[in-house]
Amino acid sequence: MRYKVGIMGATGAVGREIIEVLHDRNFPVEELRLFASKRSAGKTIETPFGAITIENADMADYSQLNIAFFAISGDWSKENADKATSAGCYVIDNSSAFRYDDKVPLVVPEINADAIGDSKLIANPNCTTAIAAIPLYALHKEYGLKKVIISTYQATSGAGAAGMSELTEETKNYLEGKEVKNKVFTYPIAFNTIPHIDNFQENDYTREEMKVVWETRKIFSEPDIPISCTCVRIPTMRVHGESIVIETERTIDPVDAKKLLGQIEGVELKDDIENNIYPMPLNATKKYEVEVGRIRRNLVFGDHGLEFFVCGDQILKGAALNAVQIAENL
Ligand SMILES: NC(=O)C1=CN([C@@H]2O[C@H](COP(=O)(O)OP(=O)(O)OC[C@H]3O[C@@H](n4cnc5c(N)ncnc54)[C@H](OP(=O)(O)O)[C@@H]3O)[C@@H](O)[C@H]2O)C=CC1
Ligand SMILES: N[C@@H](CC(=O)OP(=O)(O)O)C(=O)O
Repeated sequence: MRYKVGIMGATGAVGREIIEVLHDRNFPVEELRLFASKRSAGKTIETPFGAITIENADMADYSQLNIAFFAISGDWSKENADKATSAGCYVIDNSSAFRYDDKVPLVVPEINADAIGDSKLIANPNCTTAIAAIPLYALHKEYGLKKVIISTYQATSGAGAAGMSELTEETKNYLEGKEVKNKVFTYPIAFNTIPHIDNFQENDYTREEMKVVWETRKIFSEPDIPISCTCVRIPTMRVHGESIVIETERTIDPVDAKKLLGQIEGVELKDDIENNIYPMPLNATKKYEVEVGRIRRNLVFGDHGLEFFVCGDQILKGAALNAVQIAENL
């Protein structure tokens, strides 16, 4: 069987990548239709499936599609999901609009593919969450997670195509001694780091940080697991880095943990400090696997603690790849 597939937001950072991943993984596409804002409607773009003319997403007829990937915004998803599912179309939503809805499965296929059930609407997790979840779940099953503390180093493409353009422009202007003006980020991001992603919440964490807490608990079906996260934007193009510290229920040996992490689906072990091998954004760019390295005993939690660093291409495992994997499971 082959499927009629639509990508809503096909000109954006995530949408463009979904096209590539569908092709790369030989997803059984009968027809691919691309949608974006009315600004882009009528333009033709080259894709591995041939030249395709962009259509206005607001005018989509979902009865002509079997699967729609939503990659526009939370508000747009809220306005359009019902229209799509009631026309019989499966929706895989990249936004945060439905992630915390008990009736909507939030899925990382390596962990909880069975949560999909017969739902027509499936939520794709936040990128920072999905990347950390892959190694964390394997460690949780083996050692039991008691506490999790994460600090992130997030790429500008997390804010979409406009985030990458802002980094390029600001870097150029800064080096040419011109005025640096920021629009996408709260402050200039070139030659800077900004500990602020998404809105501040009542508890003084940001929403991006709380997404990691809420979503990890839902994906793991562990509603009480203590998790704390600090999210920081850095001037890279792609790939989110995350420093992760865990305290475990059972004793954990770093050598065993390394062996375990080296065997799980979706991880590439990059852990050879004698040869300066560790995860880095430049190496993890465009890679499906999450790189994991710097695995060591944590000095605070001793033989019940582990510390490691991960780098994952957040446009892939944090969005496009995970979404296509969900479609494969459907
Ligand atoms: N970037 C990332 O790392 C991740 C993003 N996400 C989520 O994925 C979604 C897309 O993000 P991203 O690709 O980064 O965003 P981009 O800004 O790069 O792309 C947005 C896309 O939406 C289209 N669009 C914008 N406004 C409208 C509108 N009013 N009607 C129809 N189409 C519209 C744009 O079309 P046009 O070109 O015509 O303006 C473009 O195709 C968001 O919900 C985001 O939160 C999730 C995980 C990771
Ligand atoms: N917020 C992420 C990207 C993103 O779009 O996440 P979400 O889908 O949870 O809004 C970042 O800026 O790096």
